[in-house]
Amino acid sequence: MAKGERKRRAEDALTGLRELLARALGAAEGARERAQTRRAQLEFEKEVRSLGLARAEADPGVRERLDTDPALREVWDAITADRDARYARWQAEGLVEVHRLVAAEAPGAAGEPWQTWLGPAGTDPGATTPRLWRIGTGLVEHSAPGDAFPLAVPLLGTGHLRVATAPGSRPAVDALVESLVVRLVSAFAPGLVRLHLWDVGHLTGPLPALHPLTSAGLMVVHDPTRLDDLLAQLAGHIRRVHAHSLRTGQPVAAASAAAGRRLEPWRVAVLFGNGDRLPDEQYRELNRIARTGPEAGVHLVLVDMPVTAEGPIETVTFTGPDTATCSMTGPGVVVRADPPAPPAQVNLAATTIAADVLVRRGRPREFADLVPDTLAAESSVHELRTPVGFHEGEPVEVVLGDATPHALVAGPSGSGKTNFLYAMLAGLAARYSPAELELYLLDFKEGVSFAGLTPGRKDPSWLPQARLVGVNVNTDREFGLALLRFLAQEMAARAAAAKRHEVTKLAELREADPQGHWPRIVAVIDEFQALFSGRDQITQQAAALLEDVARRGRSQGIHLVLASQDIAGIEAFWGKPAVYDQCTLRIAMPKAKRVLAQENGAAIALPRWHAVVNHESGVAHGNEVAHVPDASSRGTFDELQRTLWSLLPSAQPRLFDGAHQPELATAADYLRPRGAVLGQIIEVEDRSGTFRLEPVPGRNLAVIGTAQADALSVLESAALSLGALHSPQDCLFHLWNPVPALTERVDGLAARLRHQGHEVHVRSADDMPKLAADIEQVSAESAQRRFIFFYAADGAAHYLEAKESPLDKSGLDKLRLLLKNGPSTNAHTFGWWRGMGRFKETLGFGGMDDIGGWVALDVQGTELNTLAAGQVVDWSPRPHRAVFFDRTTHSRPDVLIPFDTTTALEVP
Ligand SMILES: Nc1ncnc2c1ncn2[C@@H]1O[C@H](COP(=O)(O)OP(=O)(O)OP(=O)(O)O)[C@@H](O)[C@H]1O
Repeated sequence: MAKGERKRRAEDALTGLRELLARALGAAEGARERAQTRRAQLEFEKEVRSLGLARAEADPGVRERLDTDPALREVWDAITADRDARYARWQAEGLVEVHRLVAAEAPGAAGEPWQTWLGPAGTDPGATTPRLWRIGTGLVEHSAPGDAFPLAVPLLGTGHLRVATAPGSRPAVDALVESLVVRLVSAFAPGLVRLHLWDVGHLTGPLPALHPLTSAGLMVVHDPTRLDDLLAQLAGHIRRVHAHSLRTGQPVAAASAAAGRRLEPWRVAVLFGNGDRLPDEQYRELNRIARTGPEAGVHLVLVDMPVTAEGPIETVTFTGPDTATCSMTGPGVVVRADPPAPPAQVNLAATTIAADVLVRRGRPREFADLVPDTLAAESSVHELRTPVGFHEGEPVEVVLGDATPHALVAGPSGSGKTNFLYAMLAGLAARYSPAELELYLLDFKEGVSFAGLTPGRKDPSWLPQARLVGVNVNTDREFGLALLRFLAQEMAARAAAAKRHEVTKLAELREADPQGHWPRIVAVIDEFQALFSGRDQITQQAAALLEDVARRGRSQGIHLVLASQDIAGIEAFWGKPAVYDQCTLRIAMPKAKRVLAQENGAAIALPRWHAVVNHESGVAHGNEVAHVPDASSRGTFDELQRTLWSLLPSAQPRLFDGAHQPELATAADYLRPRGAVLGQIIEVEDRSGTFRLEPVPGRNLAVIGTAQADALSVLESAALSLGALHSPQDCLFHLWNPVPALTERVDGLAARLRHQGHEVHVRSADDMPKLAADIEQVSAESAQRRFIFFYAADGAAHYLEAKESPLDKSGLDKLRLLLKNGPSTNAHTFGWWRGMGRFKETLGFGGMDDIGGWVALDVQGTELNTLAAGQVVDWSPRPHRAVFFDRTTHSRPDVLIPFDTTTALEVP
């Protein structure tokens, strides 16, 4: 091939290749251009969609690009066509549907313009709670202002509303919140919606037109610095509503509207923040309330208050002074708050509603409102429950039961503590019959505050549930101890019964033993700190017993109500927190210290005649403030008592009055004596110290001390009861008295015994020289019971020590023999010695064994240790009190109150 030919071919091939390459390149170029156009279109579409059609249209840059770029115009046309199609559908169907929906779900005050409802108080909606609440209007972009639709949000029974402000939007926000709140309070019968208002920045509080609601307690404006208290109050309310619904099985507040009857008002808290997150603890509490509130009828309207709670919260976010978006509608809808109703009209409506509430509530709540329509009709199987006061006309209850077995009541003197106890006792007694409730009441104050619960001279009635009333026991701490011992025994008896029936709790025991008598027991101890006022055995024992009852009483239905002026001062409790811990019900009267948790200052600001009732061991969220009605004036408690007394058959309660000497003539153990009655024992039961006389060695009794009246009382009580126990044929009495001043009393006793037919030999001061012979003769008598009463025996020492001749036995020797051998031959001596030394001298070495029992009057405990088998006798003498120790029966001495024997000595 010629060289030229080869060159040409090569060039052709090259050209061909170039053409091919050029074609490939051209194709690639076209594809790239198309891709670029597409990309530009997509970006444009995205830009338009994010700007919104309306803004894009108004944007000069967008318009210029549309004019110069047909590809973008194409996109624009498609978007607007799509919008128009959708909008036509919205216009044709959506708008109508929204109007219909809001009209149906937000009826009346919930959705209509204020002109149609603002002013008169609402009515009870019965079974319907509006599901939506109008807050303003929404307007879809591009639509004519006339196409604005009503915007309503769910709230009551569902969730909360959150509002975020923008600069300059506060007036619109306030209008939105105020309109919503006015709708809420106007939609229901007055009182069914309670408002709480808190504003971080305002002292006077926002929403001024609504302030008349505060007068009726429908709205509470909270201190800006006390958000804690408000949150605790809401949290406490939520707990209580939940607890109530758990207990009763009834739906909680919100849902109960559907049942046609509301148990609890709705609570709406409107909180204005400043956009900052709350401190951690408050933030957590707020979120908890947001989570758990709706079920309990608690709802939040939060302005600039960040929360994270997942849950049904709708949000309105202001974007300008009067425009906003809403989580209900999305970003393409412009939301505007409704213009507010004129403040004067709102104010008038709030005044009307508040006045209506006051009219509905009627007169202020008083004592009669604590009393139920049907008396004594409740069962105490599961708990005791009664209102004790009122908050905004609603009852505030106390509960003694499994969760709150015991109560601690505190308040300084005059703060109404005793009145509170009366209110509580009235409420309980009016609800629970004596078969369901027994009351043991003890007052360590000076005075007779519970005495009216027992029959008196003017009023023969008593409180049917009262079993025991102790008054003036301030010096008889043993009585408090006796009550605690009694409760411990009762607890043991119940525990044993429960074991027999193989159950553990009172409620189960009552079910297993329906015929049994298992009432709940409430022991009220006013000024209980008096029990611990000494550093002695009583304090130790009382603290231990109280702790035991506090721990185990719960399951046995035994409840303590401990009241005190100052709980802080009870030293005996330091290191014994169980008693405090078990007293989960705390009642604080105004200015009470320490009874609530340390950081809970609710008692400080409490007005007069109010109490903080707290079932949560005093923690702030448990606070319920109650006005306690006057329960101590005439015509309140006393009247209820008379009504209950005539209605409910019951045994008369025992009255123990420490200031009053008990009568021998009416003492139970004197009326049916089993031995020599010596004095009343400080005990829950009406029991006397009784010295049993068997024919065995040692059955003699010594009375020791100078307290003459008391010594005479003991001897007379013993003689009279023995005279009543034994027939005249069966016994004879010897009364020996060396002291002329006592003659009249001795003769009086002799006369009384003789009147009963008894043979009585009296030896007076003049007869003393012959006493030794008498002693011998009494020792020699046999067969018959002989009771020897030797008055002021130390006064006869002179005669007893005398001997006719050194070889003779002295009277003292004879007396010792009588003491030694007499009892086994039925000769029992009751001797009174006016001093411990004289007593010991009389007995001589080893004679102590012949004295089986003793009653000590004004003798110090330390002197008595040798008489009490060496054990320490914890006894400080006090007027008209004695200690009695019987070696054969006692492990520790009993405190005795010598009887008043006047009536028993009377010869008819
Ligand atoms: N809720 C009340 N409404 C009207 N008067 C009341 C109320 N509570 C108490 N009072 C009256 O106040 C006075 C003192 O009350 P109360 O005796 O209950 O106080 P206290 O705290 O027990 O005081 P103290 O310990 O000194 O006895 C009584 O005269 C009582 O009638």
